[in-house]
Amino acid sequence: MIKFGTGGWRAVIGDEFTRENIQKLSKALAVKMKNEDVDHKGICIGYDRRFLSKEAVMWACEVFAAENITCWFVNRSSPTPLIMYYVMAHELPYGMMVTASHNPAIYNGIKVFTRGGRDANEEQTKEIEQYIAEVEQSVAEGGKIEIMPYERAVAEKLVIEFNPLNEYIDNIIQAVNMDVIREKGLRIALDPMYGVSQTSLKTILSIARCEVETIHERHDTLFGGKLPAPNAQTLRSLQNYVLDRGCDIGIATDGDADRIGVIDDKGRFLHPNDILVLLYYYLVKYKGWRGPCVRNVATTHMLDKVAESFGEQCYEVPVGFKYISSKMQETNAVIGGESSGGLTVRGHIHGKDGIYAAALLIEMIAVTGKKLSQIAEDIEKEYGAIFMEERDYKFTEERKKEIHKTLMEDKLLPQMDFTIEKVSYLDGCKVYFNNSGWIIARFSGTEPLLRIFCEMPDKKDAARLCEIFEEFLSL
Ligand SMILES: O=P(O)(O)OC[C@H]1O[C@H](O)[C@H](O)[C@@H](O)[C@@H]1O
Repeated sequence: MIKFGTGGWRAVIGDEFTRENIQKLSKALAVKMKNEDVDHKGICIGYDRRFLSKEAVMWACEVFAAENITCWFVNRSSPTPLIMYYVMAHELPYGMMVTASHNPAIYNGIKVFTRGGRDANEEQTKEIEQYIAEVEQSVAEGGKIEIMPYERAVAEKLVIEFNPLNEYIDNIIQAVNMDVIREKGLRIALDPMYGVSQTSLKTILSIARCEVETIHERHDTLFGGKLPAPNAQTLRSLQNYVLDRGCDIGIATDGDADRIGVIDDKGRFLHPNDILVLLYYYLVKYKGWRGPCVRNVATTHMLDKVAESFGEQCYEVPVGFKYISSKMQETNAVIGGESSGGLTVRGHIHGKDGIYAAALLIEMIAVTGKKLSQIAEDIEKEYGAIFMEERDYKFTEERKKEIHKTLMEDKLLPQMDFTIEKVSYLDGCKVYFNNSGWIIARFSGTEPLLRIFCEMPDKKDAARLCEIFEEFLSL
């Protein structure tokens, strides 16, 4: 069964990620496009470096072509944000990206984008699921999904192979102050995590005359045996590299380059929360931008503090970038992002973009003339420190029901030593304390995990509160 989660459809290759399911999903989207009378505009499709990604696009193209829908096929493995950019810039009704983002190598998947290059929202993915159910029904009754063989589709110009990389890169270059970067001669270490960011990032940084050194760049569909997700554990080699080579910054991106991970000049892993705070602070303080910021329920409240100090507001939304981007549009926010590592900025695409975020961070180092570690220290001095503890738990289906009942239906909470200001059920169960700390327990929308995040002014309290929840929910 094809089900869309927080970040598109994800499935194990050979289990549910199969030619048959890709054809069903494509047929469903084709019918949806026809019913909405947008089929004549065509669809842009891209893919990452995972096993079967390119083949999956070709299988999808065969179905769209049989429905007389033109496929703009980006025929090089590409960053997800490039596809989102193309859908936005060329006012296409839909886009598709074959990727399982940062998930393990045995997974693949498909992200669907809608007008404006946005992640399909829940209403839209539910509709696609309904269309898929109808396709499945017709197949079960002996119906067939028509296809046009790939070569013929190309010959009939129903599949147009192209590569809009320059357009995407140029858009970033004109948004970033390349001249200031050019003067600084920065040394940058890149870790694309065997994924798709290296061509775009290397090109942008070389134009800005940075010295770029790359690790983990070969094509390895097993991602070196690690998760292509930038975090403190997976970026150890980048950390050593930055220190050994005396780099100004280490930049990593996840498998499809929409998320970013950063190592500072002292070899420290900067949490995505810190990156968001740094960039918001930089855009408002140094570039003079005005406006609020947007974060999800599981992202640092330091952003609220920074916003308040500038007389601005910070808006909170459920987890999922679609919520971030629509709130950003509604409030004309400067920046929006998530603790999972994705962000975008006003005027750029409506999805997260690790490549753009990297370029902006490098601009920040050049414009401020300060080391990355120093800017982070300045912020800590001004606003104080705050600590986040993150924990993930596996569960059985039975336990999931019980946990859901306790937290979301019976609305029970454990005994905690801090005064509770309010409790929210916007996404999972989030308790806000009146010392500006908080704790949230929510089921992931992308993995079979329960996530508990806690942020407190004292590191020990954050860990202790997680333990109290663990005990309470018998995790
Ligand atoms: O915590 P989860 O529901 O697994 O979501 C974690 C992240 O997954 C994907 O990358 C989504 O695009 C993000 O918007 C989300 O923050």
